[in-house]
Amino acid sequence: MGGCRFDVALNFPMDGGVSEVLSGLRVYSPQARSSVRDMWGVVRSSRVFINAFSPVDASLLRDRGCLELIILASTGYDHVDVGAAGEAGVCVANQPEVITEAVAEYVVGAVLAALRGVVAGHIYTPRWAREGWPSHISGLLLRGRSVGLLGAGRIGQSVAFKLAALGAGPFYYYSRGRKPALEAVLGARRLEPPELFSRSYILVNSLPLTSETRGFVKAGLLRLLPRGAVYVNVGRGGTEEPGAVEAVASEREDLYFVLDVHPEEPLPPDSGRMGLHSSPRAIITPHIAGASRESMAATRLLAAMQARDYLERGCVWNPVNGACRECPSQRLGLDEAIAMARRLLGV
Ligand SMILES: NC(=O)C1=CN([C@@H]2O[C@H](COP(=O)(O)OP(=O)(O)OC[C@H]3O[C@@H](n4cnc5c(N)ncnc54)[C@H](O)[C@@H]3O)[C@@H](O)[C@H]2O)C=CC1
Ligand SMILES: O=CC(=O)O
Repeated sequence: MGGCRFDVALNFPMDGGVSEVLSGLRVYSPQARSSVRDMWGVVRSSRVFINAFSPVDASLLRDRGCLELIILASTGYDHVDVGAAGEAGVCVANQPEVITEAVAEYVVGAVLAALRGVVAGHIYTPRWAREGWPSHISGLLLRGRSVGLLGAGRIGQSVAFKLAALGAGPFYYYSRGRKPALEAVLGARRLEPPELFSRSYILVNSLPLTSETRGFVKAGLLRLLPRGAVYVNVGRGGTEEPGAVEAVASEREDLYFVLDVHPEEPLPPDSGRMGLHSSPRAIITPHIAGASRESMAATRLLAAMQARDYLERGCVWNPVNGACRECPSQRLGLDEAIAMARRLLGV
């Protein structure tokens, strides 16, 4: 495409690994992370755009210029109007592999921390010499605890297999379609949401945010959770009805909440959710589940490799709309990508 100024534009500064992968191409990269809207003039002058977390709406996509492919440095794509992109002939691709592993590890760690009183124990330690410790803070075992997956895609399934290896189960799930691997290997059963919530001692929400899932988790569903249950949300805060978690947390002191994603991000200091932050029955984190240092570095590298592959072969690894051809084979395996990221980070 002779009329395009750049082969690839990024909205974040390049590190050494990314610039090596893109060497020889005409690349635009800003000094600091930029919003897509602010740099649309550059984006529409490029064939491929690698986007770290900035919203892309239909009004921008109507003026696509040279743009053929948006590669997201993320798994979720609720910040991009993928339908409008498809109508404009722009392919959108995401980066699920390494991020899935990071989210699943976070869930396992947070569930164990919740069940086994790691956070409550940490908070209680200054009172130990004076008061000893109350028996409830040493927690309950994971082994033999039922697990429910609300959304059973890559993340839900990876969480299930990791928790199964630690002895948790039985497993239940709710998703759009049946999940043969979960059913065959873990004997998981697909349940409708009310039954899923009432049977699951550990309930993991990894739903993507769409027009169908917005506000899906209502207070009435959360109230069905069994006594002492742990509710985890690593999907998107918008999949919960606004205020539902806060309302049920104030009614049910037996429940534990692990919340990595929130109705508004970053969470304003005066948000109702901040009230849960100091509770020994909640773990609140700033949307970090997928953001291990390796997964962030590997994701940027893989995005750059995918950009190069698209320019050379005309196909895409993880398309999320129908505007492009999927490659028959893909570059790096999960372990190779993690190893590359560790070399780059020196960790
Ligand atoms: N907290 C974090 O750091 C991260 C959060 N995420 C979030 O996790 C989400 C899920 O990621 P993956 O598991 O890779 O996605 P996926 O596409 O592999 O799986 C999504 C699952 O949700 C189900 N689903 C979607 N819409 C549904 C509906 N209306 N009713 C019932 N089930 C429905 C699908 O059937 C599927 O089982 C992402 O979209 C993103 O929002 C992803 C990565 C990191
Ligand atoms: O939330 C993070 C993502 O990759 O999606």
